Amino acid sequence: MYTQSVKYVKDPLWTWKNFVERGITDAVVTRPEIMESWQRCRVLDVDPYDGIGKDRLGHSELQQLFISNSQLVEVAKPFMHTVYQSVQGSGFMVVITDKEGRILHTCGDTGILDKAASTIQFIKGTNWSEQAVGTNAIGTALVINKAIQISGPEHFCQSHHYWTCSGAPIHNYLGEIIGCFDISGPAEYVYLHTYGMVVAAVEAIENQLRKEVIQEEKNRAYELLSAVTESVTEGLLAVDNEGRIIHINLAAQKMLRFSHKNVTGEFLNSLLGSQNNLTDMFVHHPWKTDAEMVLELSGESIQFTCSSRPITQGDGSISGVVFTLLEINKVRRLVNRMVGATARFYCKDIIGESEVMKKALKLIFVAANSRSNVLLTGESGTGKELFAQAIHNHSGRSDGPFVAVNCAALPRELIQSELFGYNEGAFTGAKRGGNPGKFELANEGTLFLDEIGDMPIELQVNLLRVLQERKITRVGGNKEIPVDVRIIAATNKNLLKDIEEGRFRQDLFYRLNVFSIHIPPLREREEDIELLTMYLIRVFSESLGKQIKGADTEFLQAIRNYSWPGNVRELQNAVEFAINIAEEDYLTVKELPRTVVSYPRLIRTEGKVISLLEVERITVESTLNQFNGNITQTAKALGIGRNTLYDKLKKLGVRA
Ligand SMILES: Nc1ncnc2c1ncn2[C@@H]1O[C@H](COP(=O)(O)OP(=O)(O)OP(=O)(O)O)[C@@H](O)[C@H]1O
Repeated sequence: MYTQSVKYVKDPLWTWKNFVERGITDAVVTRPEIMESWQRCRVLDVDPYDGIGKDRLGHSELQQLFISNSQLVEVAKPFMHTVYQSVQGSGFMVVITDKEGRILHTCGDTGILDKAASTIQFIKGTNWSEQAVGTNAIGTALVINKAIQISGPEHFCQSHHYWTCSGAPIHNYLGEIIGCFDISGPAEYVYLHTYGMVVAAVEAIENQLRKEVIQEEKNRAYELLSAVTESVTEGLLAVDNEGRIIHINLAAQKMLRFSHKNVTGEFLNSLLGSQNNLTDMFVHHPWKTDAEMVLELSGESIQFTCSSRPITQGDGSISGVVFTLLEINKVRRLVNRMVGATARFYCKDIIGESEVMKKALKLIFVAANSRSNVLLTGESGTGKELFAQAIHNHSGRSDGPFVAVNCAALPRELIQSELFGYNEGAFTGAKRGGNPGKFELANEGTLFLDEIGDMPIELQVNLLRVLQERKITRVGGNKEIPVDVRIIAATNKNLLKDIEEGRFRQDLFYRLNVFSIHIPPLREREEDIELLTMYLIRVFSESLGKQIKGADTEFLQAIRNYSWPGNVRELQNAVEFAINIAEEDYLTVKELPRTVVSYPRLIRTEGKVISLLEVERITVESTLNQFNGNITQTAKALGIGRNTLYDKLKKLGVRA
């Protein structure tokens, strides 16, 4: 009985038969994993006398399968071949499947591959899950998520009893099953070491997949870093503790004149020479903000501002430094933009279709294409600054700054330092580090000297010298700084008369008056008045949020009759005023400032007596209007003091 029972216990085929035919389980002979799998197969209604792979993919589905598992196949293939080499000739084959158990790739001795194909259809594209072909190392390993060896009658299907196979699931870096690695061969050659080989191969494949993910992440991080560092205009440069470049963006590469080389990995010192402020800064001061420095690069001396930050590791140690570099010229350009040192207007923005205006507008392009200084003449408010901006914008200097200086508005004692700058300690109250003047700020651009006629005669000689020598010396300094500036000067005065009367230097006049454009007053171009009015109605309606559609005939008649001493600026003020108080869709004469309506009436009332007081009121009102209510300028224009003007305003009942 005992011997019999041992025989019974040791015969796996008998156990299999007992199970598939009578449903008897034998927990002593059969390993629990196998028994559980058999039970699953029964539930799944797998035919134990079949086991032929019938669930096979067609050609196009097979292609799709390869595409979606291409990374796994690419990574696994070399390992499959290595494993195969060590079992070559012993009748074994190596297989990988996808996560469902579908065969992706096989390699092995031709005889065994043929046998597998012809007997059980164990070929690419066939489903080798438990559900399809019963208990087997591939399908079962995928269900239990563990490596397993299954031999002979442990297979649920009889047609597999010839085989022994060892399978192990392959996981991605997230621990999810993505496939299975398997070694299969004749059951008579069952070796435990094939199981070990499968486990080792899967470990190697999973490692390689992890490395690839890390590499992909690194690549993505690098691409992101590059996109970020290339999107800024500053130069960015990172160096390690030894001074080796670890990252550099294109802007830094250009600034440091490394443009054509791949300098990553090179020592900063050997590229820039050991005596350079960058390395010095890196060694001694890892934290700096906007430090000014000069680098001698390929025979050029380049000025930068440089900020630096240490690269700190997770443990707090410093592994290098990141530098942010900005060329000073660019900094200046940015500052100019911030302080409004840019020109907004182009020729198309200047309204005017009168013949005189058309002629003047044409000259803008002639002036823009020449390098000569330009003198703009015309009454106040005729658009001289507009012309100056348009000349700059149409010239080859349009990328450079446009710096405007109103010579009449600068206190006499400040003109020198405003124009030429000053050094630290030049005078009490001088800024630390000194200050660049308008000439330096306008470098490579245009300097617009408005109201040049108001430049004090004793300073005119300094200006003349700069125009001749193209170099400035800061107040309190002795170094000459070269400046490349195009001058456009403007005046509403008769400079020839000023020369005669000794208020303006003739030599300076000839320096400035190389090319001159006269902008005619509004009263000499009546056609433009209406055009400008309609344009201004549109502009102000929009900016003041009104729906004004135009002006009635009486309104237009009144503006045509007025003499516009303040030219376009005065017209602009009048239209803005009218739009502000308008309540209807069309402007009427009621909305025009009183001076515009009454002044021409005064001229036309020949013979009719007007009181002196009325004349005075009209004159004061129109002058105030011309200077935008500015008391100082109005008083100056009327030739009276500010206090006298205040008295008059009170007496005449005029509000400033
Ligand atoms: N033809 C024009 N088209 C549109 N706007 C104009 C025109 N002429 C002048 N302006 C506008 O009129 C105002 C005065 O122009 P601008 O300051 O250029 O005159 P200006 O001659 O330089 O005056 P000033 O001599 O008082 O400095 C500005 O707001 C300008 O935009």
